[in-house]
Amino acid sequence: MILDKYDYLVIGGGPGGTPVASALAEAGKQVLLVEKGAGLGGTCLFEGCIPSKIFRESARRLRELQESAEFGLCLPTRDVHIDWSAIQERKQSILHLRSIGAMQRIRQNPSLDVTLGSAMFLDSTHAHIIPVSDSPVDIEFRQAIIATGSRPFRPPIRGVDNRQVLDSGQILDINHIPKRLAIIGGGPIGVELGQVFNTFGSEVTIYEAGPHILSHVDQDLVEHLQQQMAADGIDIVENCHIKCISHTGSGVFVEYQVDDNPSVHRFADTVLLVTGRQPNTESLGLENTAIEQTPHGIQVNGQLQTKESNIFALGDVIGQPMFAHWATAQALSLAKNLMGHPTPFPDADYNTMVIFSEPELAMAGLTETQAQSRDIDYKVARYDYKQDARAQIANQARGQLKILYTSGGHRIIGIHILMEGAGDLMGEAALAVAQGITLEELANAIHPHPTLTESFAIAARTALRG
Ligand SMILES: Cc1cc2nc3c(=O)[nH]c(=O)nc-3n(C[C@H](O)[C@H](O)[C@H](O)COP(=O)(O)OP(=O)(O)OC[C@H]3O[C@@H](n4cnc5c(N)ncnc54)[C@H](O)[C@@H]3O)c2cc1C
Ligand SMILES: NC(=O)c1ccc[n+]([C@@H]2O[C@H](COP(=O)([O-])OP(=O)(O)OC[C@H]3O[C@@H](n4cnc5c(N)ncnc54)[C@H](O)[C@@H]3O)[C@@H](O)[C@H]2O)c1
Repeated sequence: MILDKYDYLVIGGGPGGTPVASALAEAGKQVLLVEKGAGLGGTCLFEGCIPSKIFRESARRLRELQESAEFGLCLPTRDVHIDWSAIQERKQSILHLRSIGAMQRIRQNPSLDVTLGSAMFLDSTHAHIIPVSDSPVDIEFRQAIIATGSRPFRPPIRGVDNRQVLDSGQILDINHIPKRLAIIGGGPIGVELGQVFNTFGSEVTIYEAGPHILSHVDQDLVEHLQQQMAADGIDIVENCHIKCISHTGSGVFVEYQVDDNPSVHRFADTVLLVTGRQPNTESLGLENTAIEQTPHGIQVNGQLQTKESNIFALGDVIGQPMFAHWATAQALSLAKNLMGHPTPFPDADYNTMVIFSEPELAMAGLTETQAQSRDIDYKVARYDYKQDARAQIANQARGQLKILYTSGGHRIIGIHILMEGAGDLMGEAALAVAQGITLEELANAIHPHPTLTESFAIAARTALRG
């Protein structure tokens, strides 16, 4: 049952909204969490992080099977049959399990009401709630948090409404493996899903408008990754202007132009359009409040406060960076501050990310480009996983580590890794960057052998020896 009055209204039950609602309710506040979708988990659970990584896990295991002879394991055949519907069923069952688990955990809190439905502001302290399985009600709230996330952006390209053009959500539900997959956009989604479908047998082309794919990460490492992708047969077209997508009997032609060269038409049976995301702000009734927004998202100050001082916003709906862990970090800081415990809000300079490419590309802290733009005097400690024991054992002896540290003081400001397993090294990297650990401290910490974490200490010791 929905009450007339709440301390907090939280709109959106993704990695941003759910933790802030839980933390506020655990502190004894009366909270209403309204989620428009089928359950709690947001884009991350239903259309993002989790389903894409479930596909990636199958792709990774397929690669391992294909390499098994190198480990002395001779399978009867190299041709592994891919049961796509079984992969999809496995995905569905994990999503279902996680969604049920999230709902059960949250329902244990008596001061937190969860409603599946939508919410619309009537003014800065009242909202109209439309539950899916109940009559609409108007409520009063003291404070509100908007965490409604984002959805795929469709650029104005002629032909993008063609039914063979899928967005990231739609491709995760596809019922077959495309033969020829054209991916428009070389960001994290394009690279991750491009490699996954390439491993499953799709012929993949990535069309990127900018001069490089993955423009926000270390470009040295991206270059190594691109070599790997090219070796796997993925074609990457950079500096590319997509002119239109036109329908043919069995698929589409992607018409594009690179620089001033003549236009080229290439056939694909499926197009994946992944050119960024836009905030979910429609039908929130923002026009009934003083809240301001741009095409990139709701405007907030450093404390995540909108132009209405009692309404806050966080996660994808306020724009970049767009990561599940970032939305959660913002949510937990906001909850502490709202509870009267002043806590710093997440600082993008200490953020971490993992692109689940093959191999993984992960970073914590600043890139060289960022360090240079701030005139930071820095040096780079390097390590090549070609020499790494753990990597050799795993037949993964290719990859690089870069540690950025200040020339004076040796404080670590950025860690970048291209290596299968890099994602799991990011906890230590995040701590090193956030705590301003020095190269000497990293070198002196005892790292277990033979593990990939040794690379941190070896790189640090090598750099200190000069
Ligand atoms: C394919 C893909 C892969 C990704 N992989 C990763 C990854 O590996 N790691 C990572 O960190 N990030 C990843 N991301 C990004 C990550 O999913 C988002 O950054 C994260 O989900 C943002 O959390 P959020 O809570 O801000 O928004 P969301 O997760 O989008 O949640 C918002 C919720 O609000 C609900 N909502 C919207 N409007 C209303 C309304 N009017 N009323 C009520 N409810 C509403 C939505 O239904 C949704 O459940 C990926 C994204 C995609 C698309
Ligand atoms: N592993 C992860 O953490 C992960 C994985 C997937 C997505 N995400 C998040 O989801 C968000 C969305 O990802 P995304 O890959 O859609 O967006 P993105 O904005 O990161 O990348 C989009 C890419 O498409 C290119 N592009 C834009 N318009 C184009 C056009 N007309 N033709 C060709 N290329 C064009 C851009 O130059 C850019 O390189 C990201 O911000 C990311 O943070 C994170």
